[in-house]
Amino acid sequence: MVPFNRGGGRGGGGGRSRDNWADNLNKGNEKLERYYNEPEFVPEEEREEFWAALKRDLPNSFRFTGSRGHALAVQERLKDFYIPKITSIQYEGEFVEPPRPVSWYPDQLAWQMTTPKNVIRRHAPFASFQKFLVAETEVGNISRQEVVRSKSCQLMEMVHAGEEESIREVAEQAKAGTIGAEPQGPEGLNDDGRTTGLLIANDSDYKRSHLLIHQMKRLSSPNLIVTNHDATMYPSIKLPPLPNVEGPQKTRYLKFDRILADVPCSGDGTARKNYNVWKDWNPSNALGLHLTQARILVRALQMLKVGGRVVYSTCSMNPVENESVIASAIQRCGGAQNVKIVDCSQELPGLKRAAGLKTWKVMDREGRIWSSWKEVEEHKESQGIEGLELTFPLERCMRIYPHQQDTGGFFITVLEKTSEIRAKPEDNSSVIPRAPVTPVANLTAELDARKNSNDDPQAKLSSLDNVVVPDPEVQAELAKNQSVAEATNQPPYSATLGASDATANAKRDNQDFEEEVPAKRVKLDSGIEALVGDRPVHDPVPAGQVENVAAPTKPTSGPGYPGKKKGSHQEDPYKYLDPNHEELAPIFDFYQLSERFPRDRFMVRNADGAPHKTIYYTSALARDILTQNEGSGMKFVHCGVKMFVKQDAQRENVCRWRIQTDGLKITEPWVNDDGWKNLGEIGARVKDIPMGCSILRVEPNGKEDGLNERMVLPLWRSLHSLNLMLPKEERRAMLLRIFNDDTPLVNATLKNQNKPDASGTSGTDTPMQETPAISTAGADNAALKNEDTQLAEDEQAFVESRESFVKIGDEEDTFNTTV
Ligand SMILES: C[S@@+](CC[C@H](N)C(=O)[O-])C[C@H]1O[C@@H](n2cnc3c(N)ncnc32)[C@H](O)[C@@H]1O
Repeated sequence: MVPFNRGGGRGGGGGRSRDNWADNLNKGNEKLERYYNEPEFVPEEEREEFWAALKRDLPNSFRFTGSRGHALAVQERLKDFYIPKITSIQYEGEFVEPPRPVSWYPDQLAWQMTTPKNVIRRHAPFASFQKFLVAETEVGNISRQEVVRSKSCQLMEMVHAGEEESIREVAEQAKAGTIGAEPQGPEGLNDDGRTTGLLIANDSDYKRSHLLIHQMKRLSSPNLIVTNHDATMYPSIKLPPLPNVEGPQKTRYLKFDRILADVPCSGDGTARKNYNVWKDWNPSNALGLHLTQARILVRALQMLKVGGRVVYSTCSMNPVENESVIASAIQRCGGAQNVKIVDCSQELPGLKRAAGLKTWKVMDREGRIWSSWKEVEEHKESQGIEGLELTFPLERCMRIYPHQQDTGGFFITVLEKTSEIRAKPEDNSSVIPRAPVTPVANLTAELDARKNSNDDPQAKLSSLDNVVVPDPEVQAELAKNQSVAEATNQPPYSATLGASDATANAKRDNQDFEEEVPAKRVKLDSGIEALVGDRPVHDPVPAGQVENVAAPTKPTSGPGYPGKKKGSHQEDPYKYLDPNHEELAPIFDFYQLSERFPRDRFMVRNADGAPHKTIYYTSALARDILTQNEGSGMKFVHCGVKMFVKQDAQRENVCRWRIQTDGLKITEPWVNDDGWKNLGEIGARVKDIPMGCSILRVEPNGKEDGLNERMVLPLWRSLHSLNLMLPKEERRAMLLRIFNDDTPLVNATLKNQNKPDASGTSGTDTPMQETPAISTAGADNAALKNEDTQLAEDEQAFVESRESFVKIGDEEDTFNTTV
């Protein structure tokens, strides 16, 4: 068997592909190569392999998403059906290497294959395997991002791990009447089996925060909040007062158990797929990012509980963005007595890694390599400093080089907060924090001193421009900080660095970080409102310079709402329904939802708080956070799972609230079984199904040729038809998985809307697939058409909302169908 690698003309499927183009790229960069050929990086005997890997395209990889029951059934499908098929394929006279599990990844959930994407895409024998990958990716059972890259989704899956089984167990007890009044379930799942965990995902870039939503939507979690803030000054999140406590209480703020700081980085470890790295790599990119990275890490450490952990990760191999940031952040947080680097050498034993660097060199913009370690030593000696900082066990940081397991290059460190911290202000002589152990800081300080004799911090900043090529992201952040700072009369970070205000410093030092100052909302000159978080990571604002700005009480929509300003990204409000709201009781009745299912977590997204069109559901903690921080300026860009959508119906006494697939996953175990009929073969009995929504459960029959996975599907019975209310991508994956049927699906209802004659004699040339609709006569009934159109459009909108970020050409075209 041979792996298909680039080169030798292989991998072309005809036409000018990205891959052919990539083959011809000059994958070389003199500075990059000179820097990473320094002996501290890769041992000499591995260097050739290292460069060969970095210049080769990445293998395809995909991951089964762990928390979902039938993702495991999909994994079986790969092993039992597709792998035997693939191993019998020959391409250009040789057998193809099938996908294989990634050795270090638990439970064979991650897989890799060396066959290039364009071979898979364009050659017939791969077509069915490719369709399987596309279909299962669309429904979220497979993630095709690089194994190390789909981190937010993996975290979400971990929050939900074990939930399906624990809910089922508790729901069974509830049905049997053997359950107590208190919420049940094992630790972490003790909300009657549901997870009590919460993931807050954040990105300062608005579009990217929506990309996060898009990626996570497939997991349909009520335990997710997405925010859009600058992580260097992430606002403190208020919690509700503790119940059953008499008298006035201190305001409580959320402290995190775990934080992943997946920071912006120069990304030279991604050269295997971001070819621009070869063209654009410059050492000063890393220098320009160091400051932001260190600030994000310090802020993360502050927001952590004592005993909590931060994972700091980059896809860069440059120590300026890695070990140097770790050392600098630990030092600013008071040293090793407050923050320890966790020894992970026993974790993931199959994962090959190199130890973090304890010394390193820094290359400046001109390509000169500076070694300031000696100077650090001399400085320490002259100052009589014993090797305190040297005790940071930076070797516990983990460096992953591309050749070690055929991945990108990346860096990971786990930090544990061992006691409460009071972050020291940034060093006041350089824009880059000066930790005595970090040669980066020494270098920048040295360059800084050389170029500046005066004490003007702004001049120092500009002088560094000659040395550090500004990173556009950092520049944008600095500009933003400057405008926020101006609005609050604060000097911007860069300009505060020289400021020393003993009183304010003392005040900051005395601050109890359990009682962080909450975020303030301020109005900028431009008229846009911005949020200034508590700024414990930076020099404090000189006392008396900032006035508290009261949180706005203006409505965010409805009467008096000024409307969305261009570029201001106004979010719709989150309003929770009263548990006794008149719309909820009939829904609970109709779906025969257990009394035990919580009623105080249903939410709508409009200013008047009324259920007009859609009802969402969130976890209790998400609800508490959204309600406590309303109007505080926190930018919550996403929360809640769509549970019910209002639907036109042509008869009286039909529950208008149609359950959504995502919501069904949450409520299904709590639906009373008594209302269910054993239909056996569904066929003609469909006519007995009452109008409105029903839930169809398909149980495996245990026979060899029968189904081996349980399915729960929402149906909508209108006057003359029964609709399987499943997004097209879910339907396609299901048909492929069960019947190996890959016939393209077409939205019959919407297509018919576009035709002058629904009989199909004119209009589009596109072939219409007769879907297995159970449809009777009378389709010309206008009212019925309306209802069907509404169903179809709703599902179409659903699919579109999922696909707005899919890259053109990356996935197959999709079109929704109602049956
Ligand atoms: C390495 S990526 C994170 C990728 C993400 N964890 C994932 O798995 O898809 C870094 C992200 O940080 C964002 N970013 C840059 N500066 C930031 C800041 N100051 N605060 C918050 N996010 C920032 C960028 O927009 C970028 O999306």
